[in-house]
Amino acid sequence: MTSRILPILVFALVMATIPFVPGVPPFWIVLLDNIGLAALVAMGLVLLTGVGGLTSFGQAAFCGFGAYTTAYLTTAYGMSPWLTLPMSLIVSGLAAVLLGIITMRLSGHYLPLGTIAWGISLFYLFSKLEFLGRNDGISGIPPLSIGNWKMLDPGSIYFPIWIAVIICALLSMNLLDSRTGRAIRALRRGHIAAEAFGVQTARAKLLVFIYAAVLAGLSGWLYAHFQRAANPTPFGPHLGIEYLFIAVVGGAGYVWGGVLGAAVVVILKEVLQSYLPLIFGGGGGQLETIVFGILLVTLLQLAPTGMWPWLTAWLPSGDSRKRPAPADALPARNDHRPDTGVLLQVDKARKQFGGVVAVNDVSFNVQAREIVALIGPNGAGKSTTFNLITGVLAATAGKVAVLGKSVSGAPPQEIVKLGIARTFQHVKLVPDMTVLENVALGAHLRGRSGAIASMLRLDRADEAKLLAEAAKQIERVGLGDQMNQLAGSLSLGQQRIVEIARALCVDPMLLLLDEPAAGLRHMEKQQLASLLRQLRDGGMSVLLVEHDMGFVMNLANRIVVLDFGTKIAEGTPADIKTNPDVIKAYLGAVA
Ligand SMILES: Nc1ncnc2c1ncn2[C@@H]1O[C@H](COP(=O)(O)OP(=O)(O)OP(=O)(O)O)[C@@H](O)[C@H]1O
Repeated sequence: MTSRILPILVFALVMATIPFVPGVPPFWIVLLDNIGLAALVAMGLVLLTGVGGLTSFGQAAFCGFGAYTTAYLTTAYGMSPWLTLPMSLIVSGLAAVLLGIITMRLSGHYLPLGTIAWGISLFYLFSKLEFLGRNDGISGIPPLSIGNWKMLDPGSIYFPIWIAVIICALLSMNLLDSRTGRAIRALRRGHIAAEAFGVQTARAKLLVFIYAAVLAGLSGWLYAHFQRAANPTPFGPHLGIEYLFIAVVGGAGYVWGGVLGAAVVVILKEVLQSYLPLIFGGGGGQLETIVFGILLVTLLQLAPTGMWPWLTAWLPSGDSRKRPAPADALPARNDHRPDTGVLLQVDKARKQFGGVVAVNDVSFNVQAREIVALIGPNGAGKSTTFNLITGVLAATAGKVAVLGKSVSGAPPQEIVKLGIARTFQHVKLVPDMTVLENVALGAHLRGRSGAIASMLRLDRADEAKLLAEAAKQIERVGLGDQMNQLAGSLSLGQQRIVEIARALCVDPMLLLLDEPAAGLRHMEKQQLASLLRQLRDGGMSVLLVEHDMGFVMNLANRIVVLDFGTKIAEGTPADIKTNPDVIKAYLGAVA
């Protein structure tokens, strides 16, 4: 039994005992039922919004799909609620596929606005459809039952609700603690870094959207059999906003934050509803909403990342962060790394942004076992050239070829498969993930386990190998002591080195480093240079962009110089130091 499972078992035991404690008011059980139902939806939002960074105000509509599916099938066709459970989940999931394909393409403010739009539309759809009983909805829904035991009262439906909450919490935690989970967590930092390591970001977004919708659908199914009626009101935009509130108040990045948030919000609303009228007499209804809003904003001021991290910070805790289980690292991918010849060929590559020619018909190549530096003043087009090579940007004209094959138009996920890995000028790590987890994202393509296997914890052998590989690369770049620290707590220079370890997890034939030495101290630069030499001697090639001329001149076999997007020189460090065009454009006093 791991330390991860023990608190959950204790929690499950406490929850199982509550209904049997003498003197517990039935009203408390109703509250706990409502908390459990809200927690299921909030947990989905934790993954979708808190972890994946995709804000949705429309989750209540998915509860509606779950509730109406079972309401209709049980009342119109007399189906057993247990048979309608998979149907409710499938209908919610299918609705998520349709809505997700449209909405998950949106970014920035447009995504939450999109979710509000369909949240409102579906609410009106539920209230207009004849077969769903329009505004009156559907009543007479049968209770859940096992044999002769009909779960008619709040005390009996309590058990399926909380069993569902605990199972879903476990599945969600398992999912986050996996290869797929890392991909979802990487989404929050934008799609570029995730795609550079082979993550199909559109698929990952859709997956987490469907997962959140299915949890909401499950909540809706339970709700329908709890209330024994379904009408549009609880599935409208108002509740959609409240679910998001619950996730944020509880701690949107934490699975148990969803449960805590549900408890806080449901209890707070209840207390205000009961006591405000006693204090202020009539008119309590509106006052309650105002006080509720003020209290929630105050809570968020006290605990801006939500109550769960705030609460757990007070608890004594061991270091629960992940350490690699002993396992063999992944086998090398040497098959794709030739010993001689041209690895990368950039042929008259051109990139225009409107009137700006960022890269102007630039040609150069990188051979096997070679370190090539791309230098030039700010704005010379170096990062844009990297983006053309790695598929982040499509060239306006010209060609990029890897091992003689054109890769023009190929997305980043395909380029990395060819053994080209990169770091970024502006570091793209997930700050609240450990160094180990960040680096393990680099091995994404070398793992196999999917979401279902991860949820069921069938991915452990695969996962242990990925983590062992990540640990090996972290040791290799000299950050072994920082392995279990959060990436965001490292200096910027160290974060750049973490990015190199992440790229090494690809086991690349060509490493593209964008300003790897920026922010490093003298000693650290020397260590980096010696690591890069070792990598080259071990058969890897490196293409790097760097402003530190001392570093470049001592390290590179060959240097390509860009100025205003145009290649003005190419040669050995000795050639470049004395090239008059380069001196004029860039090096000046440094040479
Ligand atoms: N997405 C974009 N839209 C418009 N212009 C862009 C875009 N990206 C880059 N540019 C322009 O292209 C030119 C080259 O930029 P790039 O970032 O490639 O230069 P760089 O050599 O990497 O510079 P630095 O060393 O400052 O990072 C600059 O003039 C920049 O403003």
